[in-house]
Amino acid sequence: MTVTPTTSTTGLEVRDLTVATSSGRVLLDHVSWHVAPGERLGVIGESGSGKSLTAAAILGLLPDGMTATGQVLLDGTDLLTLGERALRRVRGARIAMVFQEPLTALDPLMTIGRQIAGPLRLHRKVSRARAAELAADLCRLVRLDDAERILGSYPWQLSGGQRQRACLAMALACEPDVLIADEPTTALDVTVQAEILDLLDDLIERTGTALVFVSHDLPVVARVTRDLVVMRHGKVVEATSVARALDAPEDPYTRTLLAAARAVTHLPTLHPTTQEDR
Ligand SMILES: Nc1ncnc2c1ncn2[C@@H]1O[C@H](COP(=O)(O)OP(=O)(O)OP(=O)(O)O)[C@@H](O)[C@H]1O
Repeated sequence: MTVTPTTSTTGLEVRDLTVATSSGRVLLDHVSWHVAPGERLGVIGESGSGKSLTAAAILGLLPDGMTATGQVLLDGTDLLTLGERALRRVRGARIAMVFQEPLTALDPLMTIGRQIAGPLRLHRKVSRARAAELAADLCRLVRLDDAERILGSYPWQLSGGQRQRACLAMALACEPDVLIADEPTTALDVTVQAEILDLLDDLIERTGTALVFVSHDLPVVARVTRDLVVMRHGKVVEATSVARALDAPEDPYTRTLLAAARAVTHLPTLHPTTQEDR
């Protein structure tokens, strides 16, 4: 299959991104894709295919000893050429991320309120009082009711669904251009998964943030994105639409993913939001 190189300079474009270890082992091999402003892209592949490493390379967070070549263009600026200080201004402000396990993404010793206010204080330089007001607004945005209690709580005092909502609030605090969601629902039970996917879909629609949704799970990706790249062994093996991947997958590996998804048929169905998981 061929992946058409894109020449767009707006949004986030990964061009020939190659990551190698210090011993020369190539972990990402000329990965290319593009997500335009306000658009959504699913990045799918089995465990070890290079999805998380792609996200880490975009944010300049590769483990020590790994090197990245190629380009990571954010509105035309190559992030791979930026120094740590400039990258810190991009992370959280222009590209934000939510992870699989909210409990490890959150600081256990800090209240949710302080954690949501953190990026606003750091990047937007707003006062403590203004940050607290905005944190309460963000709670409402991610449908965390009872904002006062939630903001004063520590992560362990919330349910898994509430914690992931808090992570979404933190990620969206500075109105980023791009949100990278790396398996954001994998650690949640099926009902809560459906609620978070529904919320994510709504948030992306309302905020106009571009979304890169990383998952091993085709039915989950199908709920939130239309376009898809399929990764295997550090390479993009197919760039397609979700509809084509479901109807007529070209690459044999995409067909395998589809067959696996059909065999499990664990596409979550939407349920009304329950009180506990708000
Ligand atoms: N710190 C590291 N040192 C050496 N190799 C690594 C390191 N981190 C990841 N890798 C290797 O890079 C490859 C891609 O890993 P990556 O974590 O990106 O996969 P993934 O698709 O995100 O998998 P998963 O869905 O399990 O998170 C794998 O072969 C993995 O073993």
